[in-house]
Amino acid sequence: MDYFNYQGDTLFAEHVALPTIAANFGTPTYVYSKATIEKHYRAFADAAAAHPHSLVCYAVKANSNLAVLNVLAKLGSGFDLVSGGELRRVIAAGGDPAKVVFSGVGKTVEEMRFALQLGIKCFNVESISELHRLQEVAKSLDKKAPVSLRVNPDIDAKTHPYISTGLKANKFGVDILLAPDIYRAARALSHIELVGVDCHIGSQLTETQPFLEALEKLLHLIDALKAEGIQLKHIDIGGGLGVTYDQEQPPLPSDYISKVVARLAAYPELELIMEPGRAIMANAGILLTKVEFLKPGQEKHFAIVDAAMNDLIRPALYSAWMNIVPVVINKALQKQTYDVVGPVCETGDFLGKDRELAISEGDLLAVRSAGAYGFTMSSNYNSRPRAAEIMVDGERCHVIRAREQWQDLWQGEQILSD
Ligand SMILES: Cc1ncc(COP(=O)(O)O)c(C=O)c1O
Ligand SMILES: N[C@@H](CCCC[NH3+])C(=O)O
Repeated sequence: MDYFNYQGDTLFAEHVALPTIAANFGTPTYVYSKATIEKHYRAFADAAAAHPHSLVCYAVKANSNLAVLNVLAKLGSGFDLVSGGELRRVIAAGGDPAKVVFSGVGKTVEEMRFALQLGIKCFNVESISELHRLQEVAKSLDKKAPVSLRVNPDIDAKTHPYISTGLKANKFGVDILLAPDIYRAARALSHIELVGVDCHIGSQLTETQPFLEALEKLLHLIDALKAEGIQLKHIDIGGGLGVTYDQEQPPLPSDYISKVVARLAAYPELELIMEPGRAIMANAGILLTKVEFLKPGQEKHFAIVDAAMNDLIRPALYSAWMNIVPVVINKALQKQTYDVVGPVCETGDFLGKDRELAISEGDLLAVRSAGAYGFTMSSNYNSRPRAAEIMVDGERCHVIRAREQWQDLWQGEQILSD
């Protein structure tokens, strides 16, 4: 599934030994495998190619580094984004605005204007107020805004409550039962062009069933609209496919997408859009960190490492379990149970709890599956410069984001003049 493998006792990213990366670029460092990114993208694109028209719109929020976006753009990927900042990143990385779908519940006038001027593929509209704002902005520019309504199909994605998005209680999309009325109202708006429907029911889903239930509801809506003369051009099934962090066994992208394609056989005219983020990037990256201290205790032993919750917040935020492995296996050492923690002054600053590891001070650890929602969710909390990012391509290492310098920490700040 990915190109992070042990050769002998040492963990490699493609053909590069991780200790070499630590020696040359320091720690903590995110390391990505280009071949893994490409493989995961192709898994979606190839399965979807069985349908007459399809487009993978990679969810930029998962990992928005320009090099990552550029690798995907070169493969023909489109992009799902949620802010003007992400849109500017996509453009800076060579992405095609005509393959951009713009999601998010709070699009500003400036974001709408910028996206309209660039000529994006579609606005995934999430409320009636947003629809009216978009109409006004499009009118002021004398353009027609391509619109898909993000519907909330009220489906339990059976995932962590913080990353479930398709239930009535979630802020995303519009109630699917209200959708026909909204489409009818939108049809009357002079500067709106109705092109599609979309949904995204949650993230880290490990079963296909909720996706297929959502698909049925969307198709039902498409049929009902067609009967009224509202003919949509695309169906966007969102992202959300899970990955293996621990024991999860999510369906392969090819299994999931081929089921969708089979169901869409009766709709050859509909373009199929997908918005995977995690399934492309999570296992294409690791967080490389060094053990600073081992601190034995009465109740717990701690391995204090140089990466922290500011670098990788998923364990602190969602109690997410991330696999932590030694970069060099030392068979001469005894395993001990450690909480792997960072230097940040928060009790919640941990990367993993109760991990059996045979390690010494100075050893390197790799937090696996950290390529998605890792760096993008990082911060400078405790005035810690953010980590470097490296992309490995075969035997070559590219610094795709330099480690932040001390001065970066207070960039833009100003002491009061007397
Ligand atoms: C609208 C939308 N599309 C796509 C994604 C990507 O989700 P995932 O990374 O789970 O594939 C998200 C994030 O959950 C999202 O909010
Ligand atoms: N940030 C989350 C996923 C949220 C997806 C955004 N809708 C994670 O790390 O798992």
